[in-house]
Amino acid sequence: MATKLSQDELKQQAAWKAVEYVQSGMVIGLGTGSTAAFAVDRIGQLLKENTLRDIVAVPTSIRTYEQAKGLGIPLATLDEQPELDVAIDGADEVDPALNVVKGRGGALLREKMVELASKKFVCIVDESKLVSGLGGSKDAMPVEIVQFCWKYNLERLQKLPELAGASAKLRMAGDKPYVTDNSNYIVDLYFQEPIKDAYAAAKAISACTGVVDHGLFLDMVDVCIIAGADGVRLQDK
Ligand SMILES: O=C[C@H](O)[C@H](O)[C@H](O)COP(=O)(O)O
Repeated sequence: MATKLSQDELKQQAAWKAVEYVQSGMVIGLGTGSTAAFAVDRIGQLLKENTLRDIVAVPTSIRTYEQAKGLGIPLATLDEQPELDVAIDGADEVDPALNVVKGRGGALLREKMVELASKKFVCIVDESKLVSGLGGSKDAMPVEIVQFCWKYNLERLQKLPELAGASAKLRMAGDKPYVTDNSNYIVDLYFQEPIKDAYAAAKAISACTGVVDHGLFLDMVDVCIIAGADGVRLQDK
């Protein structure tokens, strides 16, 4: 009888499969989160073994920067390496068209910048992240906002007709607001039903001055690697 893999084992399987897209000499984007961390570890290991050489990596958060630095992965910023070959990152929700929600770990802004700068964005998830429509997990869809008058922005987001009655909460870290790597706050949006039109929602959110960016990553994923009970499968555009 086959042993049931843990969620961490599934994340690791997806991550290791994604690292097969990385070749010596590439400039790569390193995502943030528990799934991406397995990919970062794997890249560190392959560099150490000399199976991979001459990699330069752009991390998407301070956390990933520290992990990669600890593994001896050569690092750069987007200023230094504005064109990446491949970026590998996890997601919080993935819909059938490979549109995704990201940012529950707070790294959405740098992730979006790095992934948009990459020729290929490989998304890695275990099958618990699959939804029929974005917002459908009933968990947070994050929006990064400036600290200035955050309540005003939270209330405006909550009233957007494109978000159809989403409830909005300021993300907290203990008794203080959570602060991103970019010194901003995060408003988490919660939906009763999947978002009807994610493109309209993304446009409406971005149009609010004071919003820095949101966790809807639309038309960005090139390949999604999904690890589940039946093995690892690839879905591409
Ligand atoms: O800000 C965090 C990122 O968008 C993560 O990629 C996302 O939250 C998925 O994280 P995990 O792999 O830990 O579920």
